[in-house]
Formats: sequence, C-alpha cells, structure tokens
Amino acid sequence: MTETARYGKVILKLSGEALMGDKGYGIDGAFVDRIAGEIAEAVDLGVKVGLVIGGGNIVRGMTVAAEGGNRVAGDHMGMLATVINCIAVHGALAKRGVPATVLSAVPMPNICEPFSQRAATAAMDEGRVVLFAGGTGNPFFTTDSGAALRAAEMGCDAILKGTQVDGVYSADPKTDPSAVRYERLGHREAIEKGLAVMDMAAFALARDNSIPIIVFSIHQAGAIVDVLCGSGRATVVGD
Ligand SMILES: Nc1ncnc2c1ncn2[C@@H]1O[C@H](COP(=O)(O)OP(=O)(O)OP(=O)(O)O)[C@@H](O)[C@H]1O
Ligand SMILES: O=c1ccn([C@@H]2O[C@H](COP(=O)(O)O)[C@@H](O)[C@H]2O)c(=O)[nH]1
Repeated sequence: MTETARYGKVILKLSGEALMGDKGYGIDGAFVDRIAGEIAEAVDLGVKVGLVIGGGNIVRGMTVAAEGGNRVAGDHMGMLATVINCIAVHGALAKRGVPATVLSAVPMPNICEPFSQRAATAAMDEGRVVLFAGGTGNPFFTTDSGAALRAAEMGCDAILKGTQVDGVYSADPKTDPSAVRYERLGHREAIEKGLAVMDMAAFALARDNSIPIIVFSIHQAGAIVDVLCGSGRATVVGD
C-alpha cells in the first residue's frame, strides 16, 4: 500500500547524541546511512524536508562550562559540532542521489553556503533537502531552538524531533522509571510542567507559531516515514 504523508513541509530535528550509535563518541556511519535512507523515502513521498542536527555526540557548551571552560567558547564549539554532523549526513544523502544543501548560520563559505531565508526557501522549493547547520548561530541556545526558528521561518507544518526516547513523559524516563508517557499534550502544558525533552524557548517559539512538535525515538527503524504518515509511536505536542 502506498503511504500518504500527513505533513507537506517539515523540520526534522535529529539527536546529535544518537548519531554516535554504539561508539560512545563521534559519528556511526551505519546509523547515518540508515537515516539518509529514511530521509530519501520521505522525499519520495513528496515531503519537503529541512534537517536540524544536534551536536551532543561531539560537544555541548554546557558541558564545557561545567568542566570550568568558557560557556560562549563551548557554545561556539557546539555549533561547529552541528556543522560536522550536517556534513556527514549530507555525504550520506549525496551517496544516495538525494539533492541536498548545507546552509550554515555561522558563515564558513569555503565549506558550505551561509544561511539565508531566501536561499533556504529556494532550495526547499526545488525539492532539495536543506541541512540547517550551526543552530541559531548564537550562544546560549540549542538546536531545538534552531529547529523551531527554522520551522517558523520556512513555514513548516511540523517539527519532528527524533530523539533518544519514544515520546514526552511526565518526567525524564531515563532517570525516573515511574514517568508516564503522553500520547498528546499542548505546548502550554509542556511549558507549564517544564518537560525537559526540549528547551522552553523552543516550545514557546513553536507555540507562538502554532507548529506541532512530534517527539519519537530515532532508534526505531522506519520511524521517520511512520511518523510523517501519522502511524508511528510518538507524542504529539500541539495546542
Ligand atoms: N519529560 C521528558 N520526556 C521525555 N524525555 C525527557 C524528558 N525530560 C528530559 N528528557 C530527556 O531529554 C532528552 C532529549 O533531549 P535533548 O534534546 O537534550 O537530546 P537529543 O535529542 O539527544 O539532542 P542532542 O544530542 O542533539 O543534544 C531525552 O533523551 C530524555 O532523556
Ligand atoms: O543555536 C545554537 C545551537 C547550538 N549551540 C551549541 O551547540 C551545542 C550542540 O547543540 P545541541 O542542541 O545541544 O545538540 C549546544 O549544546 C550549544 O552549546 C548554540 O550555542 N547555539
């Protein structure tokens, strides 16, 4: 049976931490290749895909600061980590013949094009996958906020957050075994309850622009297409 996508244009936010697979650090090529295959399937369904990839497999500014380093320098390192991840996923997409473009919020023209809303719109309109590298380009933010920002700028129908857990819980399921999973909840409720699966700035930006966030486990094979078609195991956050 041919599947039909529920969303026409999305930001897919991929966990950086997940990219390391079982390696404990860096990038697992087999994992990246599987993800590229699933993105190719999404493109074949006619979905316009923007990708935002975290940097947790390499470095986060908060960790640098917690170890006595400079927070802003750590955030700069984190943003560069997201560029590394985007280049890796871009390579895997290119191998499969999926047209894709890396646009960075931190200009580095020898490596990729700088982000502008105009360039991103033109590329997505052509059916290219756009990899939004460098988060928001500013310290003290995360790639979740970057994903919400780009979703609003690009007029996306949804943010798909592929992460380490299979949805939003009443508490962090990794540390609280009694946490209960939600099927659906509002942006406001997520903010009021301080549910830390995403940062509050990202929830607020998505709420203000009426963009639903679908949280699912990126470790479940086939999840990207399933979630796009409304059939996967996930939590929908939307008022
Ligand atoms: N209420 C909650 N429901 C679900 N997960 C939660 C909750 N509170 C905290 N978490 C944690 O949030 C994590 C996801 O957040 P985060 O965005 O930091 O990681 P990520 O998606 O792996 O991104 P990256 O590695 O790119 O930083 C989950 O792995 C989970 O352990
Ligand atoms: O807009 C942004 C986005 C990210 N950062 C820094 O990069 C790391 C990695 O991103 P994650 O979302 O945590 O995976 C983040 O921890 C920040 O240090 C940033 O400064 N600004």
